[in-house]
Amino acid sequence: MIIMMNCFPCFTSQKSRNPPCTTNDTNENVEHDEFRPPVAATTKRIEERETEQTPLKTFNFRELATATKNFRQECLLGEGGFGRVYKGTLQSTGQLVAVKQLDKHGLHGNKEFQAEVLSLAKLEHPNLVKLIGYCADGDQRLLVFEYVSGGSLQDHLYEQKPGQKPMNWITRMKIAFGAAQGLDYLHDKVNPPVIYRDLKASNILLDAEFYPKLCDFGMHNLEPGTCDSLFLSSRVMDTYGYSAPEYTRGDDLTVKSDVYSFGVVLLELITGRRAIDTTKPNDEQNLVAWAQPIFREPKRYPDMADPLMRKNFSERGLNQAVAITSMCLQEEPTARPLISDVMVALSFLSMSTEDGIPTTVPILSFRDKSMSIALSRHGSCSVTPFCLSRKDEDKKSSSSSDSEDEEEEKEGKEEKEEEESMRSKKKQEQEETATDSDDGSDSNSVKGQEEEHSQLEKARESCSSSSDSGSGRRSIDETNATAQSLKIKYSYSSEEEDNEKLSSKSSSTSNEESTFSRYDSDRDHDDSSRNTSMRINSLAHDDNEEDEEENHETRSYTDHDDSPRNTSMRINSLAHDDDEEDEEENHETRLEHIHSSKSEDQSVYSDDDAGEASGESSLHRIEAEEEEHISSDHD
Ligand SMILES: Nc1ncnc2c1ncn2[C@@H]1O[C@H](COP(=O)(O)OP(=O)(O)OP(=O)(O)O)[C@@H](O)[C@H]1O
Repeated sequence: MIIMMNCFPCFTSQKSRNPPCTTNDTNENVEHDEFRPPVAATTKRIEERETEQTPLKTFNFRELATATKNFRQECLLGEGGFGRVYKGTLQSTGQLVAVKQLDKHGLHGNKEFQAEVLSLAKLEHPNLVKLIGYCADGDQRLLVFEYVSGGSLQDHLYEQKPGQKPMNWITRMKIAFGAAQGLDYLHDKVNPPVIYRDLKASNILLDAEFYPKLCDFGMHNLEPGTCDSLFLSSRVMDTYGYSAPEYTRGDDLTVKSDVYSFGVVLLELITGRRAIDTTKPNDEQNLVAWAQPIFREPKRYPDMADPLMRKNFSERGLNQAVAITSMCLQEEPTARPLISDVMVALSFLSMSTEDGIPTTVPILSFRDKSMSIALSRHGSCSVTPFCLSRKDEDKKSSSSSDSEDEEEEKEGKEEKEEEESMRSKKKQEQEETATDSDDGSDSNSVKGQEEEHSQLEKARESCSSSSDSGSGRRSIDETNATAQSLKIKYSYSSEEEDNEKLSSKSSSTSNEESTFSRYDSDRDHDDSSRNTSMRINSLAHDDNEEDEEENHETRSYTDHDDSPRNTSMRINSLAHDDDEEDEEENHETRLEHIHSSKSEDQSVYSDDDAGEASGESSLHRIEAEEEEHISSDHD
């Protein structure tokens, strides 16, 4: 390896001859010069945000030795694929830091190291562990990060200290949401996107309030050369269980490979099982392999949940979380959702519910159709009335008392009872709605719906803005606040009423900039200029065969060319009885409609189990209606 010590004198030794880049030996603990990279080494790989950026500090080796008590064993936090990590205290400021001493084998030249460090330093987000500075002193390469006090997600899930409470459902969803925000920043907010490559439970650090921060992102380029087989084998071992299938196939990794790894983490959060657990029976050792068959049987979802949660979660929330997980774990990268959509979905699932805020996800909030379709099958876009309120489960779980736990359990039961009573009420109302459709409230509905959509937009913006760099830490609760406000809009007396509104809104939608047109995903899907609108109709369904036939009416559509067109999509949520035959018919209908969609992603969801929803009281049908768009109409 070429060591370019002389190119950048400031890295050559402790006694540097380049004053602007060095620390002062006589006052080494005080002076931390701003990192001023030589022009040649400056990379433009990451979107420039110079003004917002906190200056990167340079440290000399002695400073870091002092901070870590000479790298004493008691300060050792652990050892990973890149080297050892020590806890330290900067003498100058008293700040706690984590000092990562990079392994010397496969050492990078100063120039490369400097460029990579600079790139890393530009990645700033509340959900990413912040790089404070670095040291390149002689052959020493160290990175100095903010210290995250709460340990890793892996510790909390599997290595609980005695007396430590297991994490509750909402905490888990909040962690997932925060991690998704960090990943969304890397994928969507920096240019070019950064592929994490190493997302796993041990790389999600938690602070004292369970706020998640991703570490080891963007480190790929600091890895020793590929000739280092020892290094590679240990890295591969560590990430085994999280790697996307394309990695095993030898294909290029993409942002969707990260989405797969995220799916594994989500599955760990839901199940409390390790990605790889060699202590389990053979068929349960690989978490994803164990979960795949269960994904096709929604009735078994509750059995997947971590027993430590003692069933204290909303079943619908669980179903949706599992649905999201299963999407992330699709074999084909293109079939996996965008992390931005996963983030939006999790923003809802991670919400506190003290104000009767529903835990379901309005399906209209996604950029990508596939997410909407998958979630629509698990109760999305439904309405949770105010009376379904549930106390905020996030009581900083580790410190919650036993009595709080009992209370939670009681609340869980109460919630289930309430849900039951709402279901019967809902059925009753469906019947009424069926006989009393078209009540003439369209204009109000449209207006209300427009408001909902503008609020959905706000929720998305809220998620995004907290994803922007430079912003101070924005708490998950704060982010949720916007989403919560919009959820109030969903607090109608019944699910159906809301769906009616959605229906009337969609029929009036023609604006390409509308929320609906977000389904014309700008990245993974065809970009034909079309309008997509989605109508969600909840139709009562009784035993009457005729009605049933009408509801089940299937319209087959063939894919058209990419010419401009209007696509309107209706998702009918049909209450159904216990008749199995009818159920199958419903499913077939729905699947046909999904097949009729042009989107690649949509077809992905068409091939799995038709019987998934069999245990549910309603199922969703999608009818795609396409009309040739006559451009002159718009003139
Ligand atoms: N900024 C930090 N604050 C607190 N602890 C940290 C920080 N960074 C790393 N650690 C801890 O140091 C230990 C080693 O971390 P490191 O990231 O090097 O390895 P790893 O995540 O276990 O494995 P890998 O390198 O394969 O990702 C872990 O226990 C981790 O939790």
